[in-house]
Amino acid sequence: MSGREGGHSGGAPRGGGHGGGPRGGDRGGSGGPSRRNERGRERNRPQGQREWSRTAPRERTRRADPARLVAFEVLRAVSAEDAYANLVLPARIRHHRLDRRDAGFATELAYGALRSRGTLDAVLSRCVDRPLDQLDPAVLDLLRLGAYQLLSMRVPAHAALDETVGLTRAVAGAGPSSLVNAVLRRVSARGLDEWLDEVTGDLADETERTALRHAHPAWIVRALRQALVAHGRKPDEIDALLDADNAAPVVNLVALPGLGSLDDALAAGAEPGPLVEGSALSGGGDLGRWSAVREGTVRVQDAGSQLVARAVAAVPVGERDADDHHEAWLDLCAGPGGKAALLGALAAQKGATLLANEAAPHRADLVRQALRPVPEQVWEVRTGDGREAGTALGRQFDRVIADVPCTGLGALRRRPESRWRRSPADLAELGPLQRQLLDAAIDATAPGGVVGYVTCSPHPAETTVVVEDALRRRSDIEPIDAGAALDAVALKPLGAGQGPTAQLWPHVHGTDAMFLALFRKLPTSGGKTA
Ligand SMILES: C[S@@+](CC[C@H](N)C(=O)[O-])C[C@H]1O[C@@H](n2cnc3c(N)ncnc32)[C@H](O)[C@@H]1O
Repeated sequence: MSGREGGHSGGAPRGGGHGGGPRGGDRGGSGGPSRRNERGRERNRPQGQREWSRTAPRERTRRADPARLVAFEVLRAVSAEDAYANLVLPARIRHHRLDRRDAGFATELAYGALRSRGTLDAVLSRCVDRPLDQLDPAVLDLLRLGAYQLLSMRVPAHAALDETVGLTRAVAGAGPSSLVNAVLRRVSARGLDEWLDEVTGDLADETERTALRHAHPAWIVRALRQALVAHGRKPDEIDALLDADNAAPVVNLVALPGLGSLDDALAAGAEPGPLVEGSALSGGGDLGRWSAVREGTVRVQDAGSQLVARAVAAVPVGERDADDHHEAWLDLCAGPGGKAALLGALAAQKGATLLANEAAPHRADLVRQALRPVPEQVWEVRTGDGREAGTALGRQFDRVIADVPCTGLGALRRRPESRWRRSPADLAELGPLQRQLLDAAIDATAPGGVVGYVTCSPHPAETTVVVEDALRRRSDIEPIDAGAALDAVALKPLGAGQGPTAQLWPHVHGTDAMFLALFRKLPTSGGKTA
């Protein structure tokens, strides 16, 4: 948990109003020294100086602050229903009609508490007189929300405490509010740094200490450190990488080439994306205010995803016999359609066609939606198992992208809960599927054609090892320099290449940690020997 006052996780939303007054729920207030202080901005609060409500918990408000209620509902949906925070949060914000400032507070609180779960639980376990798994799960979520406000947000201690107790009374009843009050008082006795020293003090293992300090599971810290080394970087970059995982990602926009315009976004203050043509970095807010976003010709897409899709579309394919040859492209694992939309637009510009394949029917529907702005004669969506692509499609393609299911360890900053859901067992489970999909992608590629193997994970087991395996097993492919292919479509040199493969990083490139390997399919007769 790197959030400190002033750090990302601890940064208060500008102009926010979630400090509460001297009584929980009293946010409008009068008589405070300044509106800013009264409304919860408390910059550079010296450690140890706490202001407490004099009101007993059971006499305090039952009214839940809507922004904190939204954060609570998100944590409950994630814990109890395995929901994805990034899908639940916007719906809850709309349901409670939060304004922009409250939505910012709810987002920071929910995402921060989800990301920091391991560290918050380590602190809470020192403040609760029983194992945390014996608490009512809803009460545990309330404690996490309170502890996150106390330790990592610029919320005055009395407000964090009173508001969380008020929320507890509103959603869990008066009974648990005394427990929440007592536990959060214990939490508030120390600042984050002191707690981190306390909970890491008796850990002999340096990785375990790093894990608690940066709010990642230890196995992921080990895996990411190993990934840095495997991709030619230094192991001591791990702190910067973990910090980048804990930072709120900027919103990357892509204008579908030939279809979308970023003019509205740029006029509203978005900045041109530094890495890739036709992209912009937006401060967020309601993107639906722009017609291009509503129409789907401007989309939210990580710059790393844009780069790998553009690289697969641009790398030269072998000479084709007929002058009027129209390239056929295949997106083997297309759902929900981010890369398919970009590839479809690029295909339209190049006179190519795109078949977007997806195994899950509801995700295939999302691909159709994403491709809607692209002329319909350019694309087709198929629902089916990509592993059959070599035989079931009855034809071969000039370009195939296999953006395979993976652990997503490269996109942790977007999915705050996912680091606590994943386990090393996922790697073992995904490995065979990733290999089968890459094999099918190669089988479905015409001689001279290009295959792109993509993951949003830098883990060697899902990236370099899969690629080395394929090169060892198959005599009909040769590697293409993926770093050079990325540089060819980027606005500046990325330095992402390592051998023939390429790896982008959040702490270096500001993108998700996308991995790209490119292969050329060799003519069967002239193929290299195994
Ligand atoms: C990493 S996501 C692809 C992301 C997508 N390319 C994009 O840019 O939006 C992997 C996708 O593969 C799909 N999938 C899983 N198993 C599959 C299979 N056997 N064949 C085809 N697709 C599969 C998943 O449902 C998921 O939508």
